[in-house]
Amino acid sequence: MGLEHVAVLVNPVAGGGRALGEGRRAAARFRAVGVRVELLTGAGPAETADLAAQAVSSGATELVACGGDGIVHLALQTVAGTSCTLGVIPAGTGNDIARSLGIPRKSTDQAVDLILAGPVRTIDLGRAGDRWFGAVVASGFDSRVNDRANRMTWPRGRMRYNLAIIAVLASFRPIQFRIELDDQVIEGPAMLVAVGNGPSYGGGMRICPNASMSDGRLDVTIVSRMSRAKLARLFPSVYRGRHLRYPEVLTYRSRRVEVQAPGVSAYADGELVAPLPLTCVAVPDALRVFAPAMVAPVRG
Ligand SMILES: Nc1ncnc2c1ncn2[C@@H]1O[C@H](COP(=O)(O)OP(=O)(O)OP(=O)(O)O)[C@@H](O)[C@H]1O
Repeated sequence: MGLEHVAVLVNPVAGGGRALGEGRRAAARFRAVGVRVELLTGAGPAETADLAAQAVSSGATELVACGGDGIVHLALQTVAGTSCTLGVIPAGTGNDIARSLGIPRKSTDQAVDLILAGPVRTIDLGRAGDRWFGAVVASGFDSRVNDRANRMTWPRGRMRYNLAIIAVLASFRPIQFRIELDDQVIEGPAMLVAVGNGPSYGGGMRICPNASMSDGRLDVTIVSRMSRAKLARLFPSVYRGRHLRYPEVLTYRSRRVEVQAPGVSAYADGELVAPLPLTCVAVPDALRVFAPAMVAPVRG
């Protein structure tokens, strides 16, 4: 079946402003093959969210998010649990949700062509409190880094995070966590707790490397107490999922995960959701998304 009514939702600030041009390019490509398309972009995230909700309630059958994980996260709040299919044009800094789904990230034309070709997967989403998420909920060291980076106005992009990591690492102390899973409770000092519907965050850091978006469960990675020097050494290994080799790194799988820790905030798909405590739940088959068929399903 062909595309009916496509709404392209653009985050104009994503990718350092690159997303706006990519959104226009995508809309032109849809139009060129006769697809009815509208380009939506708000002055801020709240207006963009309103435009998405209006588009879907007035009949858009495909909502295409153009930008990074932030705009995909925003689009999820509208399309999850509906028959509207999500498309992704990756044009942000991290693009972890697109990465997990095998959506082309180097070329807008290829990302549009995938949508035009039409393979649709139905995948799980996570629910963190009252928000949907596609990739990872992070708390602990990484949420402190996000808090810090958000307070900085300079520099931009990746370098801001690198500086924030160094600043937070300098004084970081393990945090007392309590994590409730389906069948057990884990308590103790830890550096970070990540709850993954998908495997990666932060631009390809595979913190929950075995997470599957179709197993009806969330993967939990706990980096328990270690020295700051060891945490600094562990970081680069996360890109390949090799951190699981450290004895301090523990992994679990659960339908429901409740995370508690004093004075810690949680980020979902890179967006601030709430201070802990937070309950995350896997919601099977919550999203229809244009994505290539999965090559090697991860089961556990
Ligand atoms: N007009 C807007 N529409 C949508 N989102 C916006 C808008 N202005 C600012 N934002 C914010 O932009 C942030 C980043 O969005 P996104 O992830 O799409 O881009 P990015 O370049 O990958 O960003 P980041 O560097 O944070 O990874 C989100 O937190 C979102 O709330």
